[in-house]
Amino acid sequence: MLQDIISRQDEIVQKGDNPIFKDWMLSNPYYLRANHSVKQAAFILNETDADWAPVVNDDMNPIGIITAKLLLESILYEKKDELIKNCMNNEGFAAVNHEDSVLDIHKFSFNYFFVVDDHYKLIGTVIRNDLLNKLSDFIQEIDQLEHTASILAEVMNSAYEGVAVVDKEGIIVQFNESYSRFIGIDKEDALGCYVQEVIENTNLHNTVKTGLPERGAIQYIQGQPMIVHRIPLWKKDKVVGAIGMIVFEGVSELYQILDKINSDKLKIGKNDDLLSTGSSKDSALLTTLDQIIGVSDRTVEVKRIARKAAKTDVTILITGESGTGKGLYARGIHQLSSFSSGPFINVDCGAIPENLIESELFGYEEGAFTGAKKGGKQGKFELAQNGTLFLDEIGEMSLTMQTKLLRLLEDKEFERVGGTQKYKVQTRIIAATNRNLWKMVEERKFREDLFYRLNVVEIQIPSLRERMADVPSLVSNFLESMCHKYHIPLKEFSSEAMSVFVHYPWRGNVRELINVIERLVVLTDNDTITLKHLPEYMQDIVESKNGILKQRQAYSDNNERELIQSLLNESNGNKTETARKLGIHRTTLYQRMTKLGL
Ligand SMILES: Nc1ncnc2c1ncn2[C@@H]1O[C@H](COP(=O)(O)OP(=O)(O)OP(=O)(O)O)[C@@H](O)[C@H]1O
Repeated sequence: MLQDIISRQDEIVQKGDNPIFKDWMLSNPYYLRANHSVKQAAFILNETDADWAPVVNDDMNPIGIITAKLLLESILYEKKDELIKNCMNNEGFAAVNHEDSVLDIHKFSFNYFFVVDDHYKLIGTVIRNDLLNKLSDFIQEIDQLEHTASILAEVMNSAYEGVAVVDKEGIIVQFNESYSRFIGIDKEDALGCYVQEVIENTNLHNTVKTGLPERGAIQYIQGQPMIVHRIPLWKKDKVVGAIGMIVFEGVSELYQILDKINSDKLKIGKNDDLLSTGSSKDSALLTTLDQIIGVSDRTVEVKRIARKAAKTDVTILITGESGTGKGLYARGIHQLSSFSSGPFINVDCGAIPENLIESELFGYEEGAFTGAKKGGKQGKFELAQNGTLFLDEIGEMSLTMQTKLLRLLEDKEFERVGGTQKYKVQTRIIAATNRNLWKMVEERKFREDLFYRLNVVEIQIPSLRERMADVPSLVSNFLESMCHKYHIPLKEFSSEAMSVFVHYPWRGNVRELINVIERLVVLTDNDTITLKHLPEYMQDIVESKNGILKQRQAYSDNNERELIQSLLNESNGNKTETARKLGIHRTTLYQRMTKLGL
């Protein structure tokens, strides 16, 4: 084992995997003081079940070691009142600095290692056998990683697409055979070079600066247009590199694929008229979960749960702050479910006046009340038959209406207002709220039995603050779609502006982010959006000396009050307009205004 460590020490250190004592020690160890008596020491070892302990002086510096054997000898020779400092072993241990490499263990023949800080104070201990066991696991792990890395290198090399990976400085660290063949530069010559020196018209060096992914960009290499992806690689909240991929060698290859799709479509069109009816009617509005943008672990997990829930027909409750995408998830789930061939009907429970909601949901018969339409009217439940009914802002529903909804969910049937005919409910129900429904149950503002009925599966969408890794892909996507919408050439973000975006608190979540991007696209003349173009309240996020971005001032209630007030003034007190500009829902605006005393 030791031989193995000695022979591989340089190789392990080179990989940057240099374990230090601080990581592997037992911190806050039991210790004895030099002026403890043998009897006291025996008592302490017995109490702590230890068979040895380090001995320290008044400054916590290790000065010796006491073992159970030494104590036993002292007791046998009637020295139980002797001081420890007179019978300890002051040589049988090695004092090592907490930052020292454990790979240096072979330099010492001791069994006990006392770990000291920079002031030579004892902060931990570790024994040789434990160290050797951990080292053995560590070496096995490295071998495993090496094995995985060599498989990955193999996969990359056999990939048809050209793949290049750069580190955070834009230096090529991986480069596959396809790329090498295509640009005629040997892999060995490319590795270690700045990517701009090797790959013509590349933008990967900017991808690592801005953290903005680009999918399907066109890059000219040797006069030929290529379709490429450029994806930043994030670790924690820093870009550590980027991967570039040639997806199609030359646009002609893409045209061949497009031709194939078109001819396949034609064939289907001829053979299958069914496709042109029913479900395809709203194809432009179809939302699938794949269209929900986000690469963070949280988003991947939420999408996984949503996919799973979509496959069953249980009632789903989607919770999350305003603007997190609850509506989008509801549509995505509908598309994936067995109800997808039916309609998706959206009801904003907060927007319908209390006296109308019953007839809106259940419909009414002719003559049910004054002003009722001739022939009656279908309610949302009827309209949503065989499809999905999305009850948005369910927390805004009155207690009376909650009782009626509960009865419907329990009986699985309903009647129109003023009618007697029973209608069966064959609808998937998805409810959503940005309120804490459980708290409302406790405050008796929401029926507990209805809460359980709706909450068979809960999908909690985290706020954008809790999944900042999603920000760059959202920015890239909406930047492109806004530029497209306003018919202007594609703009880009400077790295400073992007950093502010990934550190800004986004109280209005994705909706706020989309609104800010739209305003920036419309109001910025330059091709690059930099720090100075961002709204002033966002510029409050500045870089501190140690390079960590922080808010100059907390996004205080005062700032928010001022912001809301000025937007209200701008829109002549129109709250719907103000909420839209803030990227928050109207009900959230009311809640914020009450809290801020506006
Ligand atoms: N992950 C995402 N990818 C793409 N677009 C998103 C994403 N999340 C939200 N959006 C967009 O953000 C906007 C707000 O989303 P949505 O209306 O679904 O939010 P919500 O949580 O239902 O808000 P509210 O509670 O205010 O009704 C929509 O334009 C939606 O398309």
